[in-house]
Amino acid sequence: MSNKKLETGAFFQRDRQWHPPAYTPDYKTSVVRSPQRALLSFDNTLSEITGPVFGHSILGELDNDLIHNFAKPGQSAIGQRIIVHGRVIDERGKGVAGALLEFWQANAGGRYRHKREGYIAALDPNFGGCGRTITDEEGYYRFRTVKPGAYPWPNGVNDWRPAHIHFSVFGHGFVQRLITQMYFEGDPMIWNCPIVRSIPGKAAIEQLVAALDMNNTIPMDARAYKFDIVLRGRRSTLFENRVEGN
Ligand SMILES: O=C(O)c1ccc(O)c(O)c1
Repeated sequence: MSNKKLETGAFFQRDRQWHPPAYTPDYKTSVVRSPQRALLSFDNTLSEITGPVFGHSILGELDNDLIHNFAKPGQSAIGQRIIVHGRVIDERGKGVAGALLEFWQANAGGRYRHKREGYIAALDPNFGGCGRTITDEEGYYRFRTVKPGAYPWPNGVNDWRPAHIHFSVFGHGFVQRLITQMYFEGDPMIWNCPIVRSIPGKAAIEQLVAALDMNNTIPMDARAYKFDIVLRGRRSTLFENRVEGN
């Protein structure tokens, strides 16, 4: 990579007031998934702060193009064509280079390509719904896809998920891994969603809503949405310049 000085300090702990609690009964599956005992915090270990390291060599040519990466030659996925782009930064505003982003989503009708999917919306034979990319030297990423549809899910009697894209982000350490979801500006379904409502603060929810970005469209092809992702930063490493014997 670059000749920038590598930072080696431990990562900040997660802010538990900002992230949703594990136990949120209105999001029903959280009840059985959440820990039954008090949480313990451990310091980061060396392996957690030095790995994983990914190279661009793991990426296939169409990994960042969900419109084409499952489509038959000459065909493409059905739906509203969009670019999703943004920057992965840490809590101090520094770009995170070399972060692996994986994303998955339902098709334009709100259906996943998954064997346990139960929604009646049609499968799109040209849409798989998964992709990945790696951030550049300044932490920027970009991929293209179709806008996913909203879908109903068995939680309350008539709960619908807002249109969303799932993200997994591996930063510079395993402890920096973040799993999150991106929503779309202007979608009224966001504020009704029991999963979204498990997040304690409005500002934290708004950080998950990608803004329509008409400055980065591809004319006559795709609109753009901008979604920045904030990972935890490192505590700066302490260096002591001591002269022994003085
Ligand atoms: O955790 C779940 O149960 C669950 C259900 C529906 C979703 O769309 C989702 O992202 C998670």
